[in-house]
Amino acid sequence: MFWVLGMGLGSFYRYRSELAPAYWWLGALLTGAWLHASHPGWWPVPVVAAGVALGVLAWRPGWLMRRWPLLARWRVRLWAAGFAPAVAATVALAAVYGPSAGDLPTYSALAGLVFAVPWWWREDRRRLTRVRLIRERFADTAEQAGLGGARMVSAQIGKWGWSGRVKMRRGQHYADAVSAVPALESALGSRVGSVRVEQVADDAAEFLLRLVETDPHAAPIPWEPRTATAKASITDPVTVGIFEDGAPVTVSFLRRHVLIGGATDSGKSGLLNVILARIAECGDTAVWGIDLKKGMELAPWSNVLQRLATDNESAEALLQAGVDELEKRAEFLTMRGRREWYPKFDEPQLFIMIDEYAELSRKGQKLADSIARRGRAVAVCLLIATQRPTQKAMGEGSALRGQMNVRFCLRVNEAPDVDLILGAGKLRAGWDTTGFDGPGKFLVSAAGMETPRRGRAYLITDADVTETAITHSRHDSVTMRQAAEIITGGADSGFDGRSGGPEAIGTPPGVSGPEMALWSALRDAPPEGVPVGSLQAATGRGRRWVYKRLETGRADGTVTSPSYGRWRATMTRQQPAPAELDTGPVDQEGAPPAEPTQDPAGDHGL
Ligand SMILES: Nc1ncnc2c1ncn2[C@@H]1O[C@H](COP(=O)(O)OP(=O)(O)OP(=O)(O)O)[C@@H](O)[C@H]1O
Repeated sequence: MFWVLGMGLGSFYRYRSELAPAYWWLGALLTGAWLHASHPGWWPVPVVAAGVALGVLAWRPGWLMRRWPLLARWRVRLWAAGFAPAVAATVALAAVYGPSAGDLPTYSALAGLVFAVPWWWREDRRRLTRVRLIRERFADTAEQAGLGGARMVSAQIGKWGWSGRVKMRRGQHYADAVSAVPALESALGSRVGSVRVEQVADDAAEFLLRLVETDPHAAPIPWEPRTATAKASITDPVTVGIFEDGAPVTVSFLRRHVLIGGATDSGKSGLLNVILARIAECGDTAVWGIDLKKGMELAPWSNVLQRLATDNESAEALLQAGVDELEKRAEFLTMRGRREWYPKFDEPQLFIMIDEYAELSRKGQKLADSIARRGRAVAVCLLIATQRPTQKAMGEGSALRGQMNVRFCLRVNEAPDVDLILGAGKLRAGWDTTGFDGPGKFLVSAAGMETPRRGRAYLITDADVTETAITHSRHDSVTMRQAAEIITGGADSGFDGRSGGPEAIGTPPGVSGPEMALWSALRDAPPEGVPVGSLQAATGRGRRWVYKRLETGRADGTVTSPSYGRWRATMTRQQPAPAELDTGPVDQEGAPPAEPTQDPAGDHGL
């Protein structure tokens, strides 16, 4: 008896979604009955509630769309706009006349049926029912695939397919599931290449089975700009594409060096542009570019780039400025007793972007190597794209690859190139991009991304780039005129942008912010000090702002006033070590480098 009752209640709960129309109908009549018995005068409450529901549906606030994404479809909204008044009318009429008055039960049941049909027939319900059946019959599927005893403990549908968590019999291992993938595809009756298995948790006898029904990578994925209202910061991860299961490829670039590698036409420049667009959306970043194709590639970004180098001579100057910047920041952090740079709007993270790294001169590569070793903690980061990062291409003696924290590997022509780009042993561990079809597809290795999941970058068109660059243009960028002159070799082609100092008065000075400009001016001051007016000019800030910091500095002993109205730092300028003297682990020609075991910047006591 109790068993039958339990089964009945269990089914009511289990099939709650299918039975939902009956529950609404009963719920509306019962609520009406309760109102009729105790508060018949409250009948306007459901009417007002329906009005509010219609208003919210018309307004479509963000939280609603996130909670019920299906409401993005007009058909679903239309259904909801009919359903809410129908329920409200049933409750209100039952409250006034009683739930069994006249034909109310019949008409309300008919209305319930009308709204139940689209509910039962909606697409995700059909998919859900199908996946539920798959889950229930999974024991047979597992048996056919040679994984006898395995059961699917949960399953859910996603945009592109479904996934289920599988527990195997003790004695079976995740590796058995990996080798059973073709058999699983056959047992599930799915297409070749549609089944993925991923390790979940530490339990070796568990895995996530993912079936991709609609390949999200089948067609290029259009660029999705950030909404104008959403504030972006480099301290948050950004989305550069979509994994093949439809999940976003979300990567943190905070204090990270980035390497993009792949064969020609694999989509390196496309991915570089997507990352650049995401970085441009972040207000707390500054971007310098090196484009040795005479500036043609980066010209559309001239509104965003603060510096642009188009030949090896200006590239060396730019990279030297990068080294100077990181040394200034390191000294500043040391003075403040801090170890890491936290990017802010006027103290941004600096990205130095280098397309076709192999084209850089030997001196330029040495400077880039120095930035790779020491720039991370002070948020001076490299963003490099190259075809084959062999030791020769990266520069003899370079340890640059080993310092790259985020690595994207697009299609490569030869399998060993995977290890060159992603690091030693990756190919053996299943990271293989040789068979990738279509540009923009990649594997990404970064913190928290330890399994090979195929991603595809958004396709950003020239029009998208122009729009992003205009929307997020920086007031101290290379101007269009200068960009044009660079490309045509005009009069100002020696222009190398701004790096702070008096010429930047009225704009945020350089890429380190007014705090550091103040510190530089105080540190470079003569023994008799400098007047406050000069400090205002160097920082672009007002008298009060400068005085406040001078007083704080005097209190903590870092600033002194040698004579009335004049100021200087108590610390003397440190002589930066020439970048060329940097030494570090050297990897073998063509062989993947050892991964860094600690923060490279830590060596410099920042
Ligand atoms: N994410 C993407 N989705 C679809 N198509 C893409 C994507 N990225 C790039 N493409 C297309 O692929 C082609 C090659 O792209 P791209 O120039 O970025 O490759 P590359 O690896 O930089 O080539 P090269 O080494 O010759 O400079 C272009 O036609 C581009 O439109």
